[in-house]
Amino acid sequence: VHINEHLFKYFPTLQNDTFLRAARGEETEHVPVWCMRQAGRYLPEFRESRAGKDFFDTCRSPESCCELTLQPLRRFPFDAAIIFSDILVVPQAMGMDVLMVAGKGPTFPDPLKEPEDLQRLRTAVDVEKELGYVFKAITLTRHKIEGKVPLIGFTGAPWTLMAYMIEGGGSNTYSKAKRWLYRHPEASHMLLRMLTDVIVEYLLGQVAAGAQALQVFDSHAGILGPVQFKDFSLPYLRDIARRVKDKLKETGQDVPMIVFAKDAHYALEDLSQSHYEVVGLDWTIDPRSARERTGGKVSLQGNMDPCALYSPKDRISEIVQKMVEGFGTRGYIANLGHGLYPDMDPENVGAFVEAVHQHSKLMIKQI
Ligand SMILES: Cc1c2[nH]c(c1CCC(=O)O)Cc1[nH]c(c(CCC(=O)O)c1C)Cc1[nH]c(c(CCC(=O)O)c1C)Cc1[nH]c(c(C)c1CCC(=O)O)C2
Repeated sequence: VHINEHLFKYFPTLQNDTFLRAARGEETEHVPVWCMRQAGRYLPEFRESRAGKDFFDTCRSPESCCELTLQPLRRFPFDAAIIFSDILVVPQAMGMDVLMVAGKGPTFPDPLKEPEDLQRLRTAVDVEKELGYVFKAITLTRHKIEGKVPLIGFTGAPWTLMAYMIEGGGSNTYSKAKRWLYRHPEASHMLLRMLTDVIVEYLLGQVAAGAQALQVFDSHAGILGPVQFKDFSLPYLRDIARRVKDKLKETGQDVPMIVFAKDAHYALEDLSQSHYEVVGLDWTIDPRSARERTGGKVSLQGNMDPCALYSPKDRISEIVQKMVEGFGTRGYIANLGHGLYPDMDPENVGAFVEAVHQHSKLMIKQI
């Protein structure tokens, strides 16, 4: 993957590597914290920047992505930034139309209906050509962040993207997509393989552009049971981590990878042995049992119920304290169990970040 050479070189020196050390299970002075959807509509400045513009046009503007990524960092002492983009840029790169409809969410006007529809997808995707705008956004943001914190790149997982491509948008049951798994297992595996190939190139391109960590979102893992997850999601998640790491090793690069399979508590043991350094957790898992079940093999990330941010600030602090005690301060990255919602109070997000830093500093001093 080629990128604009003079933009890539001479990135500012990283000043706060707490997040990267925690991802590798190393000692830190405090527990690092960031929030999924930290660049989002709960911030008035985000709503203002996004106003009147198409969502995917915004995604295609490196300057807009950079600005939206930096906004939460100006307000809160987050220990990491995540590039503003979307998981659905990958189906777009494969030739599908995706629109963001206000009040409805992502919409595919022409979803995949039957296995024949796979012929509509691009077979050899030129990732640089189709997704180069994301790489540009990452390189620009890595410069503009001035080394304050590491920049996380991300992708949707193959199953989650397949679910959107067949369902045509969000759904309660994902029964159209699951129908494929039961009725067209061969075609399902073919689609999942196609997605995996694009995702591997996409993640490698993000690292080449300047991403310092990578998160794979399997947001719809929970709709699969343990049997289907083992068959249709886990092998591809593993394949992605192995292929990305093998390639990065060739150039001596070490980029921590996070897997977030939402509601897939049944797969926790498997996920902790899938070549990812970090397993992200939703709020339905108890921190102590997550530690026991992953047996110190990985770092953990999560998992406060986002709705706990509706609590008064002193209550947020108590909830955070219990959570940090449950996970312990080593090999732990604090986060929410899913993204922030648009109606959340930025002040309470600040209280969350502060509580993580404050409680964890005290706990680490006592060790
Ligand atoms: C499932 C999924 C999507 N996109 C994403 C996921 C995986 C995470 C998860 O499980 O939530 C990933 C995503 N989407 C966005 C980010 C940016 C980085 C960050 O976390 O701050 C990330 C990491 C921006 C966004 N992506 C979207 C927004 C909100 C819409 C806007 O800005 O206009 C943002 C900030 C839109 C989006 N994009 C998607 C949905 C379901 C929606 C919400 C639609 C709605 O609520 O109307 C698909």
